[in-house]
Amino acid sequence: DGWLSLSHMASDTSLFPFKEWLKCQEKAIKSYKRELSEMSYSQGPYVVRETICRMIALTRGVKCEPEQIIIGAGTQLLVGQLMEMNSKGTVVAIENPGYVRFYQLLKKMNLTVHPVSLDDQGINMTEIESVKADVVFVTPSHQFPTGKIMPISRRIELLNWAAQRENRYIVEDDYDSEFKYGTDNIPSLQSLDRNQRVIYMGTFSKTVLPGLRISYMVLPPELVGEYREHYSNFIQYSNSLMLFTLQFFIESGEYARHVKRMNHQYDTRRKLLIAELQQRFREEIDIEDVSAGLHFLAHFHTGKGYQEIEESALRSKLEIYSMRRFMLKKSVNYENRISLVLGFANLREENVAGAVERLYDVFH
Ligand SMILES: Cc1ncc(COP(=O)(O)O)c(/C=N/[C@@H](CCC(=O)O)COc2ccccc2)c1O
Repeated sequence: DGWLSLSHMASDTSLFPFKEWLKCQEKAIKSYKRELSEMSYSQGPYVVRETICRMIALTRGVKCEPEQIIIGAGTQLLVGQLMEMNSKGTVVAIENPGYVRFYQLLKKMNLTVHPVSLDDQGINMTEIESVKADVVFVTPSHQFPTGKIMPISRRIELLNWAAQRENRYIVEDDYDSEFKYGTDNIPSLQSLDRNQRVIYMGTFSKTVLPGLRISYMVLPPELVGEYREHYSNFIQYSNSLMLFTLQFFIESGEYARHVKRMNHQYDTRRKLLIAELQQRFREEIDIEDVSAGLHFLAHFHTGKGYQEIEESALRSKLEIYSMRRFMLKKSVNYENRISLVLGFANLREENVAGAVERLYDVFH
């Protein structure tokens, strides 16, 4: 029989309100014929930036004006644009384990990039000091991939660090912040920032459709002028029709309803998967049960190595990603312990037991 997926790189589009989306698209065509006949402004259409501004002020406490928002066709593009602006000899610190695609992107630019380890509060401040970082990339809402939620104390430490010297910035990648089960959201770093040191990044990949490629960043006011100078000839890559459709999708309340519905769906599925894993693996498994996001970390006590586990999963048609994908530099491996990032967005409830059974066979 077919593949089963425990991948974190997924969202369950079977529940996406395509009918409502299409209605919003029709409205967008009717309302914005003139705008669609022109190239869109480099930062993206003003009305769309206004809607995003209002939304993140409500949901994440982000304080900004539409002028500070840059829309981009994916977060990688925005990271590239941001770091292009101040790349000469800039030293970047990035969480390790972390997001390999940012790490690879940054290393290709003429930047010095240091993977920095995590302690139980998130990114390690001592290491940030010792590598003499100028820009620090963090995922405070739900550390990617370990899931840690950065406590207020560490957020304050980070903001104080940034305020100590000119040209220090924090890139707050608020990925996966929309999915919180039980614990309510800690306000964004950006909402606590008093010194214009935080660049806030968000995406619609997990809450709408990953294929749309609609992401955004919020620049501190002092960087907006620099951005406009640097990118005066830039034409926005994102598709204006999709942007105007998204605007209506958000303004109609459909977006908020969909995120709420998906929170319930994913919470149920997450609990089911955790229960099934605990019941099947018993003391062989340690689950880092952070009630947020669309995946969690699980550690398995085994004599097998990563290579063997990954190959065996392939043979069993079980899609899994191990921590090897996120280790940005060779790190000592805990003996007799394999860590997997287990996602449940692509796993239907009726397949949970089957997926866990296959995973059990992979380890035995
Ligand atoms: C840490 C982090 N920050 C931002 C983003 C968002 O990037 P954007 O989509 O360009 O806006 C991702 C996406 N990470 C992606 C890959 C994770 C990986 O490579 O391991 C997640 O991929 C998908 C998400 C939803 C549905 C399908 C796939 C990020 O992992």
